[in-house]
Amino acid sequence: MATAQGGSVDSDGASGVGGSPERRTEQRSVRERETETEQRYLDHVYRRLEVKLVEAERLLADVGRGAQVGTPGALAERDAQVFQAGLHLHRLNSEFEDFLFGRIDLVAEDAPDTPAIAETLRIGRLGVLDTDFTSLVVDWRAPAAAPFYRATPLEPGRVVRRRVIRSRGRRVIGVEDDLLRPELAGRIPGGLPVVGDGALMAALGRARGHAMRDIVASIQAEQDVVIRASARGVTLVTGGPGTGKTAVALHRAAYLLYQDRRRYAGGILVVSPTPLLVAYTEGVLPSLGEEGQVAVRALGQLVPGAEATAYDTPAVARIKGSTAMVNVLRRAARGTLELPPPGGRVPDTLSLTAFGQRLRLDARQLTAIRRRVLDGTSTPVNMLRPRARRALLDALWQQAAPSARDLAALRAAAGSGQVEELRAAFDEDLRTEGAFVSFLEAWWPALTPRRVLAAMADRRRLGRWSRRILTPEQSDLVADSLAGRLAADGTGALTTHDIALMDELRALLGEVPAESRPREIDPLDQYQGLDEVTTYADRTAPRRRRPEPEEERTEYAHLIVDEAQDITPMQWRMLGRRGAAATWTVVGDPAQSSWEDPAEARRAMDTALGSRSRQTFTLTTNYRNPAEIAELAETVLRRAAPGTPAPRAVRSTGVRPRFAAVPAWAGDDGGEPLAEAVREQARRLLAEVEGTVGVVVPMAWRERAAAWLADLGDRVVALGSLEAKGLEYDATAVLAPAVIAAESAAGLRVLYVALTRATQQLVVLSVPEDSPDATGVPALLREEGEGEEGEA
Ligand SMILES: Nc1ncnc2c1ncn2[C@@H]1O[C@H](COP(=O)(O)OP(=O)(O)OP(=O)(O)O)[C@@H](O)[C@H]1O
Repeated sequence: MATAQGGSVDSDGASGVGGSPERRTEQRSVRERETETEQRYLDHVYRRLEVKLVEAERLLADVGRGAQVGTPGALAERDAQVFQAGLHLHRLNSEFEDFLFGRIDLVAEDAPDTPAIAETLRIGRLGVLDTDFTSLVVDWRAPAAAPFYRATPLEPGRVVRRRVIRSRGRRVIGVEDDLLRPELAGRIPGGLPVVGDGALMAALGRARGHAMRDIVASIQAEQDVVIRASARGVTLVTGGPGTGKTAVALHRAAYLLYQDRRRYAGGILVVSPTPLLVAYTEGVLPSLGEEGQVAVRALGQLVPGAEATAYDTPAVARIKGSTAMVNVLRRAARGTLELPPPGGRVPDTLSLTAFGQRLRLDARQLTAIRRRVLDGTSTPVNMLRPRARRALLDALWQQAAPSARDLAALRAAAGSGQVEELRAAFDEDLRTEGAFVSFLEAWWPALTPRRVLAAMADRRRLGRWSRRILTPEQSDLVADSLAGRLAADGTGALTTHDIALMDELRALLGEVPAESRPREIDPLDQYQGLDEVTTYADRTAPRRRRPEPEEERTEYAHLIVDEAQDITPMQWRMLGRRGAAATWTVVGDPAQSSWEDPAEARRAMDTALGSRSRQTFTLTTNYRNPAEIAELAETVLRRAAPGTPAPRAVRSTGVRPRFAAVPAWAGDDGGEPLAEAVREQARRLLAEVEGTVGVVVPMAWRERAAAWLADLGDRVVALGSLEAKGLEYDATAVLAPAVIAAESAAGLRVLYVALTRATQQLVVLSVPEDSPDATGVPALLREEGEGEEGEA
């Protein structure tokens, strides 16, 4: 049978079925022998790992005892050692599953055509040395492991045979081989047994769960090139559905950490479009031995203390995501200063007594002062409060101070120092005066992004702030979307697009500067509390805990952006702030974009990435969909993104997608026939596949669809069309393609995403809007020209 790389793995008798009973027995015995060989090796590796584990534990105990020495230097050193040992221990513990997964048999570098194996390397999740310091297991990210991934039958390099070893716990359960130099293998003394149909096909055929698996044992050559690409500047990766972009991006994060741990101590941020995709991919990095330094976040989880839980309609998302919002927000941030706080009022006069005089600033004067403070500066609004204070004091001093003539006389008689002293005393008196302090707090309040967003929920107000930027209709859409969810103080549910607005507002508002100077730091203070120093293990427990909001980094050393085609211009600005000094990996597929104006998003991406050098890679093989499903999806691709090449499906199942016409949606209480039809199809798919089933429905139907499927168990889930991005299921039902396509201007591309989620089976369910033909095939999935006469 052919592998994905075109190499033949017809074995010396171990693969395939058929043949005589004697031959089949012989095949089994080769497989058993080879499995036993790998088992013996794995046993040896585990014995060595156990020794390493004991060593790491002893080191932890030793450095713990060392702490009793008590000097600050010894304590700091202890912490460093504990950190290292804890890290090591933790990784050894977490890597025990499927620890060793690969083997390559190599010919000698200087005699590549001699039929003799000169070197055999075992590849695993971490490197392990034997007692004599020879390499027992090579880390998959080490340069020595690259041939395991790069060798192809066309360019085998030194690799004669590549073997993938599958183990459960400490037991080897199987091996799968690719033979890369068949012409040599037969001549190698003692033979070179070859087992199975290749690891890739074995991996692709396995049932899916609700979590993505790592692909470390079967990374393909074109993917490996991207994973190991240099981290300079920007690495752009494109490729159609199922080409492994997400998988590659995650493995790249692990590779970068391995390659330059010190540099990436600054953190790696992996950004996904939805929390569903985060949950789906979250386990991949820990399975590769990396966590802690990598944050995997949805776009709606990037602002501390706020998490998106609501959805915007595509029309509202289109406006909120556009860069036009920057100017609206700028006006809103400043405009909110003038609004009364919830339940309070804005003072319109300031009256005080100072130097025995009654001083007063009226509404007109106060407005003029505020305008002067705000004019001609882009300083964040909250940070302007000290300047506002000074402007108020200046205006009050004007009233309180002796006349200009008296001041000049004072200066002449007593020197200018006396005038300054007078002024300083005046300022000091006022700035600590309760009435002045509370006036300033009410008149120049510390604004939060939520407060400004809530202020934007008023149609008239937002209409004023967005004049000549948004149309009145657009402005009302945005105001209404906020009014439905946010209370006056800004509490309430936010959408992913609100989060990007909040991030922009955080930058526009800034923090209110602290009044007093920071306390001088006593150099001895840093040693205090060292006896409570925490270990790495303490700090990382419980494992994979999402950090508290205030712990979230705001800048990263490397950003990995998944599904980049969907990042709106406002979201690119949010990412740009987190990666101002970072290198980037950006993966996406323009044909799957749900953003209406890709050119605008592209410009925003260019701004975020700046002038960094770029390297571009394209992935071309679809590992997810069988050819039968990929072919159907292509009919939509041709309409959604004409001229875009479809990736080549790597396998075929012989099972064609099914079509069925189902009853129309009949409103709130008349949907039962539709519900029953969907349930029926879901039940059928659950019986047909072993793993998961995804039912993709128009966004507006998703809650209802979840209720329809609620009693069918947790192998089946209902998803809105926009939630399906990046996910995959063994079987998928796509309901009402025409309704999905009509949801937004990018609806056809969203439909293309929905149709490319299945690894085995696809069912398309049409409602009357789909104009299905007699066999249930909806108009959108018929080849152009096909059946049109009938429809007319
Ligand atoms: N080399 C590989 N070996 C085994 N499985 C692979 C390999 N490459 C990709 N896959 C599998 O193919 C599927 C698709 O991968 P992934 O989700 O990363 O693709 P994608 O390009 O991000 O797709 P989409 O654009 O649709 O989100 C996953 O199940 C992944 O595990």
